[in-house]
Amino acid sequence: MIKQHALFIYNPFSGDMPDKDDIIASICDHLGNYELWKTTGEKDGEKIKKLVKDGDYDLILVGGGDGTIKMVAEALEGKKIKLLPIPFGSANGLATCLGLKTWEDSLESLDKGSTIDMDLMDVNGQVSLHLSDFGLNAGMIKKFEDGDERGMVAYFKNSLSSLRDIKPYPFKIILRGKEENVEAKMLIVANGSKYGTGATINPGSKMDDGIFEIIALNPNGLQEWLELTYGVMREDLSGLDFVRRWSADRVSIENSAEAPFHVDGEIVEVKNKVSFQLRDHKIKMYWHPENHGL
Ligand SMILES: Nc1ncnc2c1ncn2[C@@H]1O[C@H](COP(=O)(O)OP(=O)(O)OP(=O)(O)O)[C@@H](O)[C@H]1O
Repeated sequence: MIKQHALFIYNPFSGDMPDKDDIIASICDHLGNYELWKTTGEKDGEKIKKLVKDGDYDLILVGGGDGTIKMVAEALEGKKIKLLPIPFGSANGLATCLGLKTWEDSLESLDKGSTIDMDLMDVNGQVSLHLSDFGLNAGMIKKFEDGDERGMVAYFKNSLSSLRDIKPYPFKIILRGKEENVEAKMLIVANGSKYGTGATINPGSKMDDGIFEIIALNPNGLQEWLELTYGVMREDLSGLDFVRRWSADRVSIENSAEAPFHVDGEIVEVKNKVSFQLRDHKIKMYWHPENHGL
């Protein structure tokens, strides 16, 4: 039984778990002193800020996907409250990076008390929890393979049938006062190591080291696409000359060709220039080190 004063926030609409109510009851059995609150879909960010301000919580459990966790993370700025993600979403990008693949992993992590002071990325003033990307998105490839066209922009429908034909986008990367012009089919800015699908695009990254990574991928032809796929599977992209990687705590990226842009797996309106930096506030986040999440 956990003694900390806990607030358990969950999103009744995230993901599609059939037995969510039973799982919530099992999690509540684990907590001693807690309040349960479900999101409403209306001004939840403001409501959560008020709950956090008025309550005297040591711990917030969040049952939802990245969208729900993001709202809570924003409400915790300047506070020392610990956050435990419970992967109730459909993709669960952040939870995957933290090694929290199931709600049981989350409870194990809570019992063990394993936390990190996680860096929080700021993308043009919005929070990004684990990664943003320009261009071809791994989640979209997966949806395409699954025959699910939800969320795909029109041009993907025409071009994805042949991955090899996709043209690179030009990007200008402004890093430590220097400009670098790069051509890439995918450009990823990541604090986390993987997509919610489990694909490791930023092997070896740490979420609490005060830096994030910028990764440009420009594979050409079937051979290089296969090499990339193999590298992602064995979590090692070293030695691939169509992969470039930089580390930074701030960067600006000019996206003059308006490559599609996603933050934590959600499509975001394309901006010609996007600024990334780490926020001053870190979040005390539970994780599961044995699952090699970071
Ligand atoms: N009670 C509610 N009714 C309708 N929509 C809700 C409600 N509560 C939250 N939402 C909506 O849920 C969305 C956030 O979902 P979230 O990202 O957590 O889950 P998901 O999309 O299933 O997961 P993932 O990001 O892992 O794919 C927001 O758009 C929010 O407005």
